[in-house]
Amino acid sequence: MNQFQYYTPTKVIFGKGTEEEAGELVKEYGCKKVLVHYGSGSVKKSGLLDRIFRSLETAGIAYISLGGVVPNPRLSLVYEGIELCKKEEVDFILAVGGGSVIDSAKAIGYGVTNEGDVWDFYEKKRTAQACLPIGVILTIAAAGSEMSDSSVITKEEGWIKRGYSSNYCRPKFAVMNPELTMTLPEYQTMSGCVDIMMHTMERYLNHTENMELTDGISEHLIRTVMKNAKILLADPENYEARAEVMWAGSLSHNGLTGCGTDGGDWATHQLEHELGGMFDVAHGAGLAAVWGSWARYVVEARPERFAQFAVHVMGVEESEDVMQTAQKGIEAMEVFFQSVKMPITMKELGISPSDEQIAELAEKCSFFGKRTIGCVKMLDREDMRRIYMDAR
Ligand SMILES: NC(=O)c1ccc[n+]([C@@H]2O[C@H](COP(=O)([O-])OP(=O)(O)OC[C@H]3O[C@@H](n4cnc5c(N)ncnc54)[C@H](O)[C@@H]3O)[C@@H](O)[C@H]2O)c1
Repeated sequence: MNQFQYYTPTKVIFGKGTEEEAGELVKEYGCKKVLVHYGSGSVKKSGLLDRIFRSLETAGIAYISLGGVVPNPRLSLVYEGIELCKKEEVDFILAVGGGSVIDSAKAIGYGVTNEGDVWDFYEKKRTAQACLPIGVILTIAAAGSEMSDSSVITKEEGWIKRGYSSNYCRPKFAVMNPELTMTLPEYQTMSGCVDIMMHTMERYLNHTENMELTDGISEHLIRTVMKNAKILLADPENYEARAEVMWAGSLSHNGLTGCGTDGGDWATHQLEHELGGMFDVAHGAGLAAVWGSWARYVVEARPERFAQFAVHVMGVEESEDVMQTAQKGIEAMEVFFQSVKMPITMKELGISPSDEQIAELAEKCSFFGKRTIGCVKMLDREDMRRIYMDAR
């Protein structure tokens, strides 16, 4: 097991009706004015936004609001939010939504508290020194941004999607009522399940030996999400299944399943970010579409680990042929993705990039040849192009 730091400062308020506590929770931070940040329609339609406003009013909290966050949240709205917060002297952001809203709130929080262009952080030109405090009312179990240190933003100019991580942006609190996720379309629920699984799979597929406890937590988390994704496919209003998936979403990306690892691989996420930036696809579905191609490309670099995954997670029978076991595990995961109506190719994802677009995806993903990605096997621009080609 490697050395590690485990820092998870987010207070979790979990269960039915917990969103009613929003006002009192925000009050604990002694703020003067709150920005309520949200997306496009579902929180208005469901009446959730009005309930949050009422809760803030009852607690005597002044607030303004900014909606309009779209999936793959845009930099232009982040700039608008920064200006608004500065003008209105906002000192707390309450994000009501999923990963896109929370990430947009985090970027606004950076922009208000740091000088210069906030995009510099996402381009890795500078590091942030602060962020406004952020609270979350979660409406979709997926990204895990409600407890994570990261945010992912898309710059419209060039359609570049980039992530930035720092502990400053970890939310102060996350309110999680599984009932709020029952209005999600099936595709978003399943896409969320894939993202949750992938956050742990990215950490699990690594080069570290001897991680009995972290491996056990990870394997059980992935199996739990697989089991409950299938329940939700048949019974989307199953509260217990919604609750298991929601809690898994937070634990999968708050650092727990990475304790003692070498940091994990993350190549699938980097490959998907370019798909999200260029084609605006749902993040989890995009991950499912490229994961198998990535896994087949790198499996030779770490067959024992893939074989452990196959046996402990996918229920593949152990055999003396480690490579064969490893490959059976990859196939079994693709079969699972299809069983929950997730794509395993870009075609199934609904996009058909040309050869030139594939080359552009690899260019962008490699930061125009300046970076490699992955740890199971380090990948350069040509490797990325080949994986994209295979996934097409
Ligand atoms: N910051 C992180 O740690 C992190 C980790 C992984 C992914 N991400 C990023 O997060 C974004 C994806 O976030 P997400 O998967 O949470 O989804 P999302 O926030 O993009 O929401 C997906 C869709 O579901 C809708 N929606 C949300 N809640 C709903 C509800 N209760 N009922 C009906 N519709 C609802 C949204 O309006 C949206 O159209 C991507 O940009 C991804 O790259 C961030």
